[in-house]
This record gives sequence, C-alpha cells and structure tokens, in this order.
Amino acid sequence: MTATEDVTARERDLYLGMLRILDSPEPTEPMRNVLETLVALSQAQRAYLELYRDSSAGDRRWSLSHGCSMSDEEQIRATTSRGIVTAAIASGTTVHTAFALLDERFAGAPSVKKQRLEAVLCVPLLGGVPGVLYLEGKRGAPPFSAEVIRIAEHVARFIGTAAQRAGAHRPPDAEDATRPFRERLRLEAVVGRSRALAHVLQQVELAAPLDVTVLITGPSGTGKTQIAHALHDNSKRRNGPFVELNCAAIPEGLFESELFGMMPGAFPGARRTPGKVEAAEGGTLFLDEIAEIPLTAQGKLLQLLQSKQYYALASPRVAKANVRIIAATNADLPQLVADKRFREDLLYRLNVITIRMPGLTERREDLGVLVDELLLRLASEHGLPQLRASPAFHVACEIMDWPGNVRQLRHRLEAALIRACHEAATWIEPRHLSESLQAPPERPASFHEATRQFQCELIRRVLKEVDWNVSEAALRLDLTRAHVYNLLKAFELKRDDKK
Ligand SMILES: Nc1ncnc2c1ncn2[C@@H]1O[C@H](COP(=O)(O)OP(=O)(O)OP(=O)(O)O)[C@@H](O)[C@H]1O
Repeated sequence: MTATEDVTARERDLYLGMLRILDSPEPTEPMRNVLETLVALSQAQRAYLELYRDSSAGDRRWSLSHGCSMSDEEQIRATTSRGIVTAAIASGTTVHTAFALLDERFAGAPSVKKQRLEAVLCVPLLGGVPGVLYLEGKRGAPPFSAEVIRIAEHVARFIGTAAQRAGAHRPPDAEDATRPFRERLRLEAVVGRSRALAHVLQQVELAAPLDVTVLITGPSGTGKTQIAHALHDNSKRRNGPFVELNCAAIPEGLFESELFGMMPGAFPGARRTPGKVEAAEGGTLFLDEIAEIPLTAQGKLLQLLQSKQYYALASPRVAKANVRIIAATNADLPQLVADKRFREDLLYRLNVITIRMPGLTERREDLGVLVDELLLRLASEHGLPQLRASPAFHVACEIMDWPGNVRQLRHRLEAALIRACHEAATWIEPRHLSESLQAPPERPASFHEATRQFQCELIRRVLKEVDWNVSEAALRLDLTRAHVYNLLKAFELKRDDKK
C-alpha cells in the first residue's frame, strides 16, 4: 500500500469508526477507536477528548484519550485547561500552534513549559456540546497539516453533534448550600450556591443582628460591598440609611470634613455641611477601602468607634453618633500595621467580627448561576432582550480565570450580551466573549447535516484516491457499485468537483 493509500484507508476507518459511534449504546470504545485512528492518521503523539457538563456538582469533565497514560491524561486535564483549551473554547475556533513553547500566546503557561509542548491542535466540539478535541504532535515533528486540521475539525463536529444527541452534557442539578440562609435572611442581591458563599452567609446571619463593627476582607470585586448591604438589610437598622464612603476616593485634606462634616469657620466662606456620620444617623456607615484612610484621620475614627462621639470640623461641641460601622478592604491590614501605615488599635476596634470574602477561584461552582443571573439582571438594566448563555458559553466562563472576580465577570458578561444583541443572536456564545464585534457565524450543522458531510467527504476522498474508478471505490468502501452511484448523485459529486 502506498503512503497515500494508507492515509485514505485510515481516513475511511476514521469515518466508519464515527458511524459506529452512532450505532453503539455505549460509545466510549468506538470513540477511543476514533482517537486511535486519528493519532495514526495525523502521526500525533496523542489525542485527548474532553466533554463538559455545565454542572456545578462534582466533576464536570468527561474525558477519553489515546496515547496517554492515566497520569498523562491527568496532566492534560490539569495543565491545559487554562491555556490552549480555554483559547479554543472561548473563541469557538480551532487553535493550532506549530510550536507551543515558542508561541507567545502559550509560551508562558506552566503546562507548556513543563511538557515542552511543540505542535498542538485543539478543536472545540462544534455540534453544540461544550468540549474539545486535543492533539499533541510528536517531539521534532512538523506542524499539523491543513489536511489533518480539516479532518480533526470534522471529527470534533461529529462528536459534538453525537454527544449533543445523546444529551451527554446535561447537568444534574447542583445542591444549593446557601438555601437555609436564604430562607431566613434578606439576600436577594447575593448570587451563588457554593459552600464558600454559604460560609460567608453564616457569618452574616451571626453578625447582622449584633450592633458591632464588622470588617470585611477579600480580593477586589468579590462582593464585599454587597455583603455590607446584606449586613445592614438584616440588622435592626434596616429602616435607617446605608451610607457608603469610599476612603480611596477622598483627597487626604478633605477626609475629616467628608466623614465628620464642618461648621462655618472651618475655612473662609465655609458653610455648615453634614458629614457621612451624620448622614448615616440611625443606620449603617460603610467605609470601603478603609486601608486608604489617612493616618491623621485614623485617630479620630478610633475615637468615634470607642465613644460614639465626634467633632465636626471647627465645631467646639461634641456630637453623638448613632451609627453602626462596617469597613471593607482588600489590603493586608496586619502588614500595614507592621509598616506603621495603619494604627493597630484601630484595626482591633474594626475587626470585632471579620468576614472574609472568597475569590471566584474558591467558588468556581458559583460561575454557572452567576452567569445566568447576572445576564438576566444586565438585560433588564439595559433594556435588552433576555438572551441566555449557551452550554459552551457556560463552559468558557467556567474554565477562564477571573482575577477581577465577580466584577470582571460582570463586565465581560455585559460586553458579551451587548455583542450578542448586536448580532441578533439567539444565544450568547463563547465568541461573544472576544473583544471585537463579529459578523454572525454560520449556523452549526445539524446532526443529519454533519453525517452527510462526513459521508460526502469520505466518498470524495476514496474516489480521488482510485482515480474515480467507481468499482474500485465500492470495493474499498465495502458498498455496492449502485450504492456508490446513488451517493454520487445524492451528493452531486462529479469528477472535476472541487468540493
Ligand atoms: N455574589 C454576587 N452576586 C451578584 N453580584 C455580585 C456578587 N458579588 C459581587 N457582585 C457584583 O460584582 C460587582 C463588584 O462587587 P462589590 O463592589 O461588592 O465588590 P468589592 O469586593 O466591594 O470590590 P472592591 O474591593 O473593589 O471594592 C458589583 O457589581 C456587584 O454587584
């Protein structure tokens, strides 16, 4: 057999293998065979298939490989998910790199360095089910050819369509660990069902009714302000005002007047101006970014916390304050104390109770519900159609990194929603996460269309291989000549056909 015949035979095996997936009640083995044939055909080192369920319960990945040991598979699962796989899923397009180690898109990824990855081909499953087909080249081998990329895309589309038909990605309902707290507290704005969030809500339930100072810590964009609102809404001050002061936004010289207010005489032309403490009378004063409060004002804040008394600027008379103070920061206050930039006694006064907000990495299982809920809220805020996220979009969000936490997620969702509406799309898809507005894509192939495309492709290749000798093609395809003629007619294939 010549090398070309060998390729054609393998491609035929591949397509026949794919058709076998359809017949099989348990598709794992036929899928593994398809991967095996694909590895032989593409001369890859290994192939790996990963399907996702958009589920927050347990492991949402189902995977299969050929050419990988159990530990290789683990390694691929663990190490490629944030890099090449993310790029393929998020863009909804094939990612091919001839030499990952030298490719600036991926060279920095620990997985790429560790495995010294060279040629990699990663194709999203295009039939509507979220997942990827991942091929890794042999060391020193040339990049995957355009032909291999085309075949891999066919396989990925086929598997995606077959898996969608089998309902492989339907998620089981995730348990809502926050439910008990939602039944007892007012928490409408707080989205999430994870244990990590439930732990936060447990502390909210404990701290809200006590009239004590609470310090909320945690990375930026994790919902500290929201939790401050939740504390207020569930306290006996809930009918009083909630006043917020972002300490980072106030110039140092104006901080005291902003917080405590001022009387005429504070400076020439000054009028009596109430401060935030007065505005929050009977309610809650939320001091966001407390680490930014100037040292000079820290003593006065400490006095307010200790005695519930304060002086407005230029006022000879002490004022009484009936406020509860909640503070928040993403800074390391003990470190600032060590650096003498924050008063230790103020820190002790502030953190009577401390609530730490987890970053999104600690509660990735909330991503699904956050995506759905935030999209609904954004649509109603902007008066846009309530578009829903596709399963692939969910997966893209779940596997992406969100260093800016919920705030960053919210911004990206807002942009994605606007892009999808601009396209008049029916679903929000991974490509809407990318930066630029794009033309509407082609509709994904239906199951029948995809099957038809595979058959057409197979026959076209075999006929080309045998120089359009129909008898020979029929022999190779294990079909009757009449069947091949019928297929030629059905697919409108002709000898000079360039399809
Ligand atoms: N659990 C959540 N459910 C719904 N929206 C959330 C949640 N957490 C945060 N958000 C949204 O994310 C954005 C940022 O939240 P928030 O301002 O409360 O974060 P933060 O931790 O106070 O940030 P920073 O430290 O920068 O002040 C807001 O739009 C908020 O509504």
